[in-house]
Amino acid sequence: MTAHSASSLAAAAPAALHDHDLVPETVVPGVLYEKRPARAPDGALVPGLYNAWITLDNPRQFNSYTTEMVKGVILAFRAASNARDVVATVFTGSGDKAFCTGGNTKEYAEYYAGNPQEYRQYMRLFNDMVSAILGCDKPVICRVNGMRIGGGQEIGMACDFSVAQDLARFGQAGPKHGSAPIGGATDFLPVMIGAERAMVSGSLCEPWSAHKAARLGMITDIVPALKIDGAFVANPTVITDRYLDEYGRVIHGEFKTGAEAAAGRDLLKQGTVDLSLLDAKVEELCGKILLTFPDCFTKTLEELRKPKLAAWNANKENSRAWLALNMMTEARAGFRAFNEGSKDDREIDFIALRQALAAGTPWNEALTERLLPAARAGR
Ligand SMILES: CC(C)(COP(=O)(O)OP(=O)(O)OC[C@H]1O[C@@H](n2cnc3c(N)ncnc32)[C@H](O)[C@@H]1OP(=O)(O)O)[C@@H](O)C(=O)NCCC(=O)NCCSC(=O)C1=CCCCC1=O
Repeated sequence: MTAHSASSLAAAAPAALHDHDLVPETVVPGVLYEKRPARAPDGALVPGLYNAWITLDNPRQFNSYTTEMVKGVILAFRAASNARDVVATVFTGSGDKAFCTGGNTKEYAEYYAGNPQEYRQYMRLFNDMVSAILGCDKPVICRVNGMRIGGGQEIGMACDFSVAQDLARFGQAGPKHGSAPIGGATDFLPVMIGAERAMVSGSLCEPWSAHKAARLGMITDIVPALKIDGAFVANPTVITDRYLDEYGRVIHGEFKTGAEAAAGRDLLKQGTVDLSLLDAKVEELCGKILLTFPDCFTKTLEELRKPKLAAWNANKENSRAWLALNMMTEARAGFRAFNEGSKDDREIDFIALRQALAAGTPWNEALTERLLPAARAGR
């Protein structure tokens, strides 16, 4: 479009625009909000149009979100949703290790454990965060810069598209750390990958590789990120060179085991991580969205979001209430164990818990303390 025709079109716009934002666009500590110039598919900058980038910025704790950050994400999504000049929203995390590993376990252990009424209020914010993603008037692309675990996987699955670097891992942590993945995972997983696979991914806390997540329809696309001697290579800890094992079972995307896994880990250490292909893929997707009718695209999103939204809306209030009360029992023990334990020993004694409950032992301080890693170590 020529500058002349663009200015003629602009002349038809109201002289002064109403402000529909609840808050001004702002940077909230731990959450970055940035409007980056949009690019056409050929890479050319598009004057006056942007993509909104929302970045979880807590890399030291794998971009886990604190209460303040949850508020920031809600506000940032509101800003992106309202911005007239924004084409798409990109939701990502700082660094190359993690997109997000969910709720901040330190905060859970040190503030919310044993405090259900406080966690109930927190869960109002968490639910609003998920709803803000599902209700964003702009398409939301999750730029999966690294692992997407627990609540991180839940807010990631709330997005419309997910593009991942292939070292990323995907899955839940709750049933190992004292929570149930009912902040979206139990709603979204069956819709996205089917009930049986949802059961495996949601309950067993065994992360999937990006290759497997892509193959099973959990994410849109993947790109390599590891560079060895200047060349990109596929994640060397994952089977990517064959589809079937000797018995005809699909093994593409499964993690390597034994000597193969050790060799993969060695290669990983030798290389460097480069997210340029991820950024290119995200830009490519934004460019495809740019060349569509905005309202038709939004309507399409709204319709395609419905299965996820229907499940989410049906369950979110009950989930909130259950999670709040669970802070008196399993979450209290599980998040303290993760927070207080060492890297090699940060889960509760599951067998001792099951035995205690089988004997009718009530949940009290003594039981909690007995389950923690410190008790196991006899400290
Ligand atoms: C499996 C892990 C994600 C990664 O393990 P690993 O690769 O071994 O790295 P770590 O050494 O564990 O992690 C590096 C440092 O980051 C800190 N970290 C990681 N995750 C968190 C977190 N979520 N909160 C706070 N800090 C975190 C970790 O402690 C390390 O720091 P250090 O100072 O010790 O070097 C593994 O890290 C892991 O399992 N993390 C916890 C995942 C988790 O339990 N998340 C919460 C799930 S529950 C949730 O998110 C919910 C959402 C809403 C609804 C209710 C709910 O429960």
